[in-house]
Amino acid sequence: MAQITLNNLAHSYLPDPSSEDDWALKPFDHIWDDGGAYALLGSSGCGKSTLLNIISGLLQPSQGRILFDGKDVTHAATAERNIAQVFQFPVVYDTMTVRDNLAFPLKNRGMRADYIKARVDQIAAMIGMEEVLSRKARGLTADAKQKISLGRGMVREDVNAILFDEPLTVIDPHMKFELRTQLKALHREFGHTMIYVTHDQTEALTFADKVVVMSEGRVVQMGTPKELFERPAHTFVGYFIGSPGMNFLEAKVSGSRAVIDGYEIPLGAAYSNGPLEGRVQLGIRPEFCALSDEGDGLPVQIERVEDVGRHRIVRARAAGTELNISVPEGAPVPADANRLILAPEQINIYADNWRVAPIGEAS
Ligand SMILES: Nc1ncnc2c1ncn2[C@@H]1O[C@H](COP(=O)(O)OP(=O)(O)OP(=O)(O)O)[C@@H](O)[C@H]1O
Repeated sequence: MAQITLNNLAHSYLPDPSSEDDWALKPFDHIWDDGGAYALLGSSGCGKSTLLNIISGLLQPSQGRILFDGKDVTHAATAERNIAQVFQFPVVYDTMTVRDNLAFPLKNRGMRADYIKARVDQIAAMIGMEEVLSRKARGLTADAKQKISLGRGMVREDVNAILFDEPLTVIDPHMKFELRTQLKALHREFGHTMIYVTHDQTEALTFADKVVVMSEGRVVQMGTPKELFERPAHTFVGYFIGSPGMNFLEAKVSGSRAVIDGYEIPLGAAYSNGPLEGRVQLGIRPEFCALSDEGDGLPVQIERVEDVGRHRIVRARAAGTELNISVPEGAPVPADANRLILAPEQINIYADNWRVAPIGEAS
C-alpha cells in the first residue's frame, strides 16, 4: 500500500490547450493517504476516469507529477505501479474456473500454491462465491462475473492501491447494497488504499471515508460525507449531494444577517464587517427548512407535496426561486403555510459559488 501524491497535476487531450475549458483536468494538488477509502464523485464528463487513468498509468498527464510513497512514478508503466484495477464491466476468463480466475494475479507472481489456495478461499467467502469455485466462469450471470472481477482486484495483498471505476454498473440494484457493504468490510479487513470512482452519491457516501467531489475538471471539495452534507465548499457540492440537493437563494449578507427580497434572515454566524461582495447566495438544505402559517419568515407559496417514503418533499417558491422543504414522517404540512423558517445554524453563505467561512470558524 502507498500514499499517493498528485503534484500540480493537470491534463488536456488537446495538443495545444489555450483556454481553461481545454483542460479535462485542471491543475491541482492532492494526497491520498496510505490505507484510505476514497470515492471520486462527479457527474459524467467531469474528469474522473481521466484522473483514474493517470493514477494507474494508462494516461500520461500533460503536466505535474504523481508520487507513490514519495517516489516519482509519473512516467512509470502501469505494471511497474503495482496497482489493481476493477472496471465497469467484468473482465474474466470464461474458460477458466472461478477459482483459477481469482488465483490468476497470484499465480502470475509465482506465489506458493498453499498461500494461493488459502487466499482464494478467503476472498471467495468475502464475495459469497465459495459454492461456485470449481465452476467455469462461462455461463455465470453478469453479476457473478463482476463479483469475480472485484475479488480478483482484491486478491493481492501487496498492491499499492486498488482502483474501482464504477464497478457496480452491471450489478443488480438489490445486490449493489450488499457488495458495497462487502467492499467496505474488505477495506476494513485488508486496509488497502482504495479509490472508487462513481457518479452515484449513495455509492460514494456509503463506501468512502473521504469523498473527492469533481466538477468540470476541478476538485471542488474533499471531505467526509458529514462535511459534504453540512458544509458544502461549493454550490455544486450542495446541489449534487443530498436528495434533493441544497436550496440556494440570492441574498445580501452583512455581518450576521442576510436580506432576501427585503426580508431579514438571522444567520447563525457573522461573515464580514461590511457587505459581502460578488454573487452572494444563502444555501440551506431542505431538511433545515420549515413551514409556518404565522410569524415573520420569508413569504413562500407551496406548489406541491410529494410523498417519498419516510418523509415528504414540499416543492415551493420563495423570493422568485424554486426550493424544496423536507417534512419528516408524521409532521404536518400546515394547509395555509405561507412563511419559510430557516434554521440559522444550518445556513451556509456562498460568494461566486464558493462557501464563505464565518468569522472565527476553525479551518
Ligand atoms: N480520449 C479522449 N480524447 C479526447 N477527450 C476526452 C477523451 N477522454 C475523455 N475526454 C474528455 O475529457 C473530459 C473528461 O472525461 P472523463 O471520461 O475523464 O470524465 P468522467 O467523469 O470519467 O465521465 P464518465 O462518468 O462519463 O466516464 C470530457 O469532456 C471528455 O469528453
